[in-house]
Amino acid sequence: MSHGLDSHAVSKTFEELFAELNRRAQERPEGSGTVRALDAGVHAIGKKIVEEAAEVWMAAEYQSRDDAALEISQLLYHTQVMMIALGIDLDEVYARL
Ligand SMILES: N=c1c2ncn([C@@H]3O[C@H](COP(=O)(O)OP(=O)(O)OP(=O)(O)O)[C@@H](O)[C@H]3O)c2ncn1[C@@H]1O[C@H](COP(=O)(O)O)[C@@H](O)[C@H]1O
Repeated sequence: MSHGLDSHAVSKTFEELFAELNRRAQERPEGSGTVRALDAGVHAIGKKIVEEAAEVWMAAEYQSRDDAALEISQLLYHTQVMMIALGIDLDEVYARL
């Protein structure tokens, strides 16, 4: 599955993605990768975060800006999945920024 964007048009914001992922967690639609990730649990989600973080680093050093932007979007996605797994909402994170 590819989540790349050909242009720089905004597809969704951080807040919109978080709301969408929370709906997935509640409604549990068939075929949702988010539901699969949540069912796999914190350990598996943590491994994805580490993997995506490494891919951000590698893309930043050796690939294009566009590749780095894609990897960063995936890191943000998996971080949001971890927030949902832990029941942490946006305000709890924003309060610490
Ligand atoms: N933004 C994302 C997103 N970013 C990353 N990913 C997942 O992260 C994986 C990262 O891919 P890699 O490049 O590491 O590929 P991979 O190692 O082959 O992937 P896996 O084998 O681990 O699945 C992708 O396969 C997706 O499963 C995402 N999955 C979903 N979203 C968005 O989340 C929303 C809900 O998605 P679903 O729950 O699947 O409906 C939708 O709006 C999606 O656009």
